[in-house]
Formats: sequence, C-alpha cells, structure tokens
Amino acid sequence: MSVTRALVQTLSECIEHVLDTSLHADKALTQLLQNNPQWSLDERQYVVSNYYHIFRFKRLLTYLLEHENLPLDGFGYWLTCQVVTKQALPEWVDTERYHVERLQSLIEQAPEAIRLSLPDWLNEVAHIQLGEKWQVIANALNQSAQQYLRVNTLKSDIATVTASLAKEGIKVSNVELDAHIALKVESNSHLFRSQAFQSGWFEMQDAGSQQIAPFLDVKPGHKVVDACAGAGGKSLHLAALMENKGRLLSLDIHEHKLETLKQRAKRAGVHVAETRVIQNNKTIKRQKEKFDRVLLDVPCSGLGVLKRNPDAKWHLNSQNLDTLIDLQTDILARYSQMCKVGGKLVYATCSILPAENEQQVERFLENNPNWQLEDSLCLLPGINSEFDGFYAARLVKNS
Ligand SMILES: C[S@@+](CC[C@H](N)C(=O)[O-])C[C@H]1O[C@@H](n2cnc3c(N)ncnc32)[C@H](O)[C@@H]1O
Repeated sequence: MSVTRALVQTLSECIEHVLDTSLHADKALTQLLQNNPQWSLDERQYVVSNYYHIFRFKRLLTYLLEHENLPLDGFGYWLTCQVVTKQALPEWVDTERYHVERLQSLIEQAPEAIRLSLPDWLNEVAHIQLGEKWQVIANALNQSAQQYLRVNTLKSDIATVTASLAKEGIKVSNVELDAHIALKVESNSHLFRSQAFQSGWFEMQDAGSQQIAPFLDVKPGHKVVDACAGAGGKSLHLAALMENKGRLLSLDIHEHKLETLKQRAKRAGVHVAETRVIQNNKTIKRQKEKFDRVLLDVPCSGLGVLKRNPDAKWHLNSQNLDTLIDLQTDILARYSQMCKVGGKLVYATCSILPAENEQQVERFLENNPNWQLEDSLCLLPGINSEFDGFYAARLVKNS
C-alpha cells in the first residue's frame, strides 16, 4: 500500500485535534474511521496502527520534535513516529527538513523514561515494584496488540469458526492456552461484519483475558457472581463454561455497561446471566454467602493492557493509582462476603504492578485467616506472556 499525502493529512488533523483538546484517543479514532468510509482495509489498518503508535510514543515524539526545533503538529508526530517504529518514509517526504539519521541517534541517547515514552512517576514506580523485569515489560507493552478471538462454545466450535472465517478471507490460527484454544487473527479483516460474529460464534477477547474465567473453576449448575462485570467480557465466558446451567449474577456500578452486557449476552445465546446495578453496600450484603464462585475483576490501572490502550498512561497519575488501590482493597474485603464457605473467589486485574496484585491478596489473607490461596496466575508481557498483562489469584473460603 502506498501511503498518500491525503491519508497522512487526515490522520495528522485528527492527532492535532486530540492533542489540543485532550479528547480520549479511542473516541476520536472511532469518529475518524466513521468519517472516512472510503478507506480500504489496508488504509484503515495503517491509520489505526499508526494512530496508536503516536499515542504510545507521544512523549518520545514530542522530545524529538522539540530537540530538532520542528513544529509540534500532527505531521511532525506522524513523521517522527515512522522513524521510531522503523517504517520506511514515503518518497514525497522532505527528508532534508526531517533528518532521519539524527532522529535515530537522538532516540538511542534519550533518557530511559523518554525513550520508553512513559511519565517519569510511572517509570519510577514500576522500577521500584518490578526491578529488572520492568525494562523488558515496558518494551513489550510498547508493541502493537494482536487480535484474539474466543470461540463461544454455547453456539459453535473452533473448526466451524475457523472455516466460516476462512470463507470470508479471514485467516486465524490456534493458540493453546491452559484450559482451551484461542484463535489469533492472522489477516487484516472486517471481523465484526463476518457471519460468524453476527451469529454470536465468537467474541474478541485477548488471550490473556481468556485465561481468567477458566481460572475460577466454575462448573455447570454453580451459583456464580461476576461482581465487576462491566460490559461482560468475562461473564459471557463464565456462562459458556457453565454451559448455561446454574445462576450467574453480573453486577456493576454502571448501568450502561450492564445494558451492553445484556445485548452481548443475547447475541451469544447466554440465558443464565442476570444483571444488577450495585446501588450501595446493601446490594452486596443481600448476597452474603450465596455463591459457589465469586469473580472480582476489579477496576485497575490497566497497565497490563497498554498495548491495546496506550493512551491510558497519559490519564493515570500517582494519586489516582493510590485511589484505585484503596478501591481494590475495599472491593476485595466487602465483596468476598458473597462467597459460601467452601466456595472459591478469583481476584483479577489487568495490571502488572504487585501493589495492585500480589500485595492486595497478601494483605487480604493476613486480615482473613479463614481464606487460603489456592493458585495464582501472573502474565507479564515480554517475561512469560505474549498476550496482555493479567493477574489472577484463586482463594478458597475455609470457614
Ligand atoms: C476491569 S473492569 C471489568 C471488565 C469486565 N469484567 C470484562 O471482562 O469485560 C472493572 C469494572 O469494575 C466496575 N467498578 C468500578 N467500581 C466498582 C465497584 N465499587 N463495584 C463494582 N464494580 C465496580 C467498573 O465499572 C468496570 O466495569
């Protein structure tokens, strides 16, 4: 595909708009794609991946432009991004003005937090908490995200989905996980328009995220609560593992997320899920000791999913991280009461920080000797995982 001036111009204008207004990058991208239906699949793919790269490397790109006395405009961000991500420049770019070799050597000499394109505070916190592993993880989190599918076993199977997508020119490959097989999308495609998606045969879900619901060890007939259910990514998976038998209560504080969950459940053929908005602590207290299994997929920093949502690091600060950590502690303390004696609970995050993960669980176990850690899962990008970063701990309530 040749990258035209017109394409870069439109992309640059959108970047400038987001940088000027501090609009959420995801929303602006959706709008950009909607406003340009004439783009080919390759053009859309190019725009999406470069758009994310620009927000991923924003700090480094700003540093390069400022150092070179170049305008901090959308075009400058696009061009320096091509250099940082080692993409060839189209012929029409004036390389006299943008000196590629000088930019490359500036990147190598930049201070670490700038080279990794991270806020200083975050780089420091992650270094303290993760030690030597952090550089490896940070580099892995700066890669583009792959797309993965979870086959909905309530309606279909791996072979049927693979064949159906192949008929529409979409190639996928199998990825073996502990409990099941995920599908990795190998070709650029309109997945949501596929017949398989419209029929509810699969969900888009990262292969790391797909490991959380099976970790809860649910069985058909169980009473299960997904207490931070959001739009239902894990609830839908739990329902499939329960074979639509038993009771699945999906809770969240946001009604609009649960509305999306209901629509997704309908498409996926999930009948077992019931949704309820958490109004106050009474909603939780009423469910005391009612469930065999409790999933707490708690609100977190999202640092494990920066590949997919790189803009998040610019909206996070040390104060809101502390607030999140307090909220996680509170949710674990109060919502765990919904578990029956002999039941199991999974505490999960999409963070890689021990303060949101192991340390939360250790503190909970110290304060609650009637609970015991059965197993834990820690997916660290670049260290032991090519997927998003996730943490899960499975706890058993003994008395
Ligand atoms: C990590 S997200 C959940 C993602 C979801 N489980 C999925 O798989 O798609 C965390 C969710 O917790 C919800 N939340 C925030 N504060 C909460 C609280 N106090 N109680 C319950 N849910 C809360 C948020 O609205 C958000 O949907």
